[in-house]
Amino acid sequence: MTQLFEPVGCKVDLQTGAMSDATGDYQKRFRDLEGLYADADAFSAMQAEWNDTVVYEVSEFRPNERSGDLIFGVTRMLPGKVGTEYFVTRGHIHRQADRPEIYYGQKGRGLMLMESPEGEIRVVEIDAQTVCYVPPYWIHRSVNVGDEELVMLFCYPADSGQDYDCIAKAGGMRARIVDDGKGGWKQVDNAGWRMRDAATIAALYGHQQKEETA
Ligand SMILES: O=P(O)(O)OC[C@H]1O[C@](O)(CO)[C@@H](O)[C@@H]1O
Ligand SMILES: [Fe+2]
Repeated sequence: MTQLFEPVGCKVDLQTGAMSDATGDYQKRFRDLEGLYADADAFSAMQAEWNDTVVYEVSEFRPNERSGDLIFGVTRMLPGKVGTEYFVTRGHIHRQADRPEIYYGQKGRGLMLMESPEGEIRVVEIDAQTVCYVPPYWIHRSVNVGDEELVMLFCYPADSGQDYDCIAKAGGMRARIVDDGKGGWKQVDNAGWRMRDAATIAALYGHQQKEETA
């Protein structure tokens, strides 16, 4: 017998980034983000003041993790920079890499930094009321390039999962987003980035092949 879930209407509080009726939330503090930024000295210098500060926070509604259902929620991220590099989320590819995601800007100025398995970079600017589509197979990371909090709604298939190793093994994402010195941002190369080998790329695309032939 089919079990019906109860519909729900969640209110987003733009000031706090909280969402009513959330089933869970998590915080990432400055100390959790070590190693993400190019300038390790700048990171260390900020630690005394910033260590316990929540840099970003996620409030989500996760009915279950079944194929066909959706997880949605709100991410709230502080403005700031480590050296010249704007604050970022850890970033990930979906464990089921063929699963997409939608982000909807609510407040602030941000962007979605995306990288294909082969290392192509795309950037989509996300201001309030911009919807960003992250297609299947793209690694994605949010960046706050504004001077106020960035609040974005997100929604993705409930069985997507998150794989963080994909970025770590490549030495980060291929591009970094830094202050351009004119109040804006620019994209620069990450000198530590290593191209994925063919087997790793095939494995990222392979999940779907397995499903299709199953
Ligand atoms: O999971 P990360 O890379 O730390 O970033 C958090 C963001 O990504 C999500 O996991 C959604 O994919 C959200 O929770 C949030 O928008
Ligand atoms: Fe995601």
